[in-house]
Amino acid sequence: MVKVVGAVLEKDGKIFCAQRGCSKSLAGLWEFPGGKMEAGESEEEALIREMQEEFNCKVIVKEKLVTVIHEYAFGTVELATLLCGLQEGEPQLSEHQDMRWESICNLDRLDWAPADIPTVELLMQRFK
Ligand SMILES: Nc1nc2c([nH]c(=O)n2[C@H]2C[C@H](O)[C@@H](COP(=O)(O)OP(=O)(O)OP(=O)(O)O)O2)c(=O)[nH]1
Repeated sequence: MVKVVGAVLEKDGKIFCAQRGCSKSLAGLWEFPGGKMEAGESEEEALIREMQEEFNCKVIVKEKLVTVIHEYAFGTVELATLLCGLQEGEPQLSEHQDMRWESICNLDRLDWAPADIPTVELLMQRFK
């Protein structure tokens, strides 16, 4: 099982969404940006590192949302999502195909990676 963290980055009622690149697994699907945890890292540390590496911005973690275990054809992913805010900089596109800030009420318009659906539903319930 691979442990992954995803950032639910919120600003002014909108959530930052990232579209996976075409050469990746789950290509073209939308996700909460982040990535695989490294040995010895906390979820918070992994998320701060991934956001710096992939989007060149600094986030602060506010609270843990959910952990979801999803079995894909290629393996099982344990995705932990963490609510965060921007501390420094604005996210810049590098590895992803696209990115956008989406209103919480419209989050379900995007084609999400299956493991992300419970977090999308939780957000839409909580902030409606
Ligand atoms: N970062 C991230 N990964 C997610 C999410 N939902 C989801 O199923 N995943 C999956 C996709 C990958 O199989 C795995 C880890 O993603 P990653 O972002 O480190 O992927 P990577 O670039 O190393 O991916 P890959 O080349 O191995 O496909 O978790 C999500 O919201 N954020």
